[in-house]
Amino acid sequence: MKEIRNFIDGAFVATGKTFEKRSPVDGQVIALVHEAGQAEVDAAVQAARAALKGPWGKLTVAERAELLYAVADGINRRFDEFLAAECADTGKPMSLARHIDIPRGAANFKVFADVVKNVPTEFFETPTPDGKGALNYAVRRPIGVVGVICPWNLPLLLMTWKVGPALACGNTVVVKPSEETPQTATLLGEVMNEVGVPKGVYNVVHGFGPQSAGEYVTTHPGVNAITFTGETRTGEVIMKAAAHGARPVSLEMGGKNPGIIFADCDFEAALEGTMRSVFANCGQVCLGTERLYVERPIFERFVEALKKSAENLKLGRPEDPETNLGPLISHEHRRKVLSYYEKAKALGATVVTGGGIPDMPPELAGGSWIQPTIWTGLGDDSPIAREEIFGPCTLIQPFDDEDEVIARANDIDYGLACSIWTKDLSRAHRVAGQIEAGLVWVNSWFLRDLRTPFGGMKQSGIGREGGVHSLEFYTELKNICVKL
Ligand SMILES: NC(=O)C1=CN([C@@H]2O[C@H](COP(=O)(O)OP(=O)(O)OC[C@H]3O[C@@H](n4cnc5c(N)ncnc54)[C@H](O)[C@@H]3O)[C@@H](O)[C@H]2O)C=CC1
Ligand SMILES: O=C(O)/C=C/C=C(\O)C(=O)O
Repeated sequence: MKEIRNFIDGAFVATGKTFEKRSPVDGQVIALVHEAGQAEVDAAVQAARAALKGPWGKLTVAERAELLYAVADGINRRFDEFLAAECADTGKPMSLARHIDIPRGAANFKVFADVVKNVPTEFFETPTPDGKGALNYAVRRPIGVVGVICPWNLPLLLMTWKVGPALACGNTVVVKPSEETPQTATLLGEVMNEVGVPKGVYNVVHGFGPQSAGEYVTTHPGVNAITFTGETRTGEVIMKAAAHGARPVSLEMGGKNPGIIFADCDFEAALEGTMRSVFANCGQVCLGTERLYVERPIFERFVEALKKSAENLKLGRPEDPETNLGPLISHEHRRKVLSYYEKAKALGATVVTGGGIPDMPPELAGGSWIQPTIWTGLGDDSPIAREEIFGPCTLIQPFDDEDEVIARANDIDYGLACSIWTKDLSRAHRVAGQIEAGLVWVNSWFLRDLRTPFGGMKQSGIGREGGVHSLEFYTELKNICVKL
């Protein structure tokens, strides 16, 4: 049986306690994961603190950037191993991970290496009473040891999205991957060693949240800042933990994102984009569209077309090139998603397609498979329209008027993402400007430029990461004033 160890101070560390990692595809145990206790988290934080003062802390920006380029190349060199590990942990189709998860995992290091090399800081000349003046300039310094708490849906991508900029800025990290997806973060430890990243710069501790590695990292006084992606309620707990020592947090949390489809849209493009935004990664994308508003003249046609496309999705093993829908991450998560499927029926939804567990061949019957599901017939007040489900499902409702749909899209506690589909560019700008979300796409979805700000409003998040915005979180900006 494969064993997944912690990565602390450049070494792979076993502990006396392991937990099982099961495949979402067939339910079989695929690895035993060594759970970090307080002692291992202490060791990881200590290693990260020591590394700040070691060779890592003495590198120039250009030298650090070179090392991060080497990390990206190291991931690409072992692309197939990362791909296999990510798909084994998540069950996601290899066709998806090959194009999104692994390339982005590598790109996150290159992009932020470039950002730190190229971003200037401020300079001001200040007049003084003696007429000689003063010069003010700002410098960025690392914030220290960053605790990185990660989810399971895009494990390598979302972890490196934080580790890339954190290291580019000269910090060191203690990463706590999701208990569901321990493999790629660990494999990255091997790459760090291979390319010569000094020991202690990148540390990984495995385990759960409360009374386990997650809590030990976020409550550790040696951790200077915490960055988190995951569920909103977990983010609240982490924010409380960070209050001790007044430590900064960056929180990327849940969403209940609307898609708005106007009758004048490019129908086929809107259909294709919506298929991805609802069903990609089996709906386990925080940017996904779980609420669809379709303008009444094309409502029936769009529902019918989405149903047809959803029914053509091919569930299957990750390595099958035909597969475009994997299982949910776990049986526990499937229980949550199914509870919404049951709730929708009980509330009187029209189940356009899906609504349950698919028949799978016997060898896959132990996996956490679920049917792609579309509902109509429920209103904005229903829990199906208000609560994040995080599954391959969406509620479609008609609308009649622009102001009405803006108000309905905004009437929610979340504010992460929105997609607007229309050929009328004036309307696109007008609506985009009024939507309460950190990310608005027009005639697209998940079109990501890593230099742009990423994050949510309301209960979807605090802070923005991406491009120079990541520098705001991962550095301390210091002003130096020189009297002439
Ligand atoms: N916005 C996003 O990107 C994501 C949102 N989710 C949402 O979260 C739901 C549940 O997924 P989970 O992975 O269970 O999310 P979660 O928020 O429970 O877990 C995310 C990470 O936080 C850790 N964690 C949990 N409790 C903690 C605590 N008290 N202190 C420190 N660390 C803690 C977990 O071990 C994991 O590494 C999903 O159903 C979905 O609604 C999940 C993944 C990504
Ligand atoms: O950074 C990205 O491009 C992707 C972000 C996706 C999420 O945060 C998510 O699905 O959880």
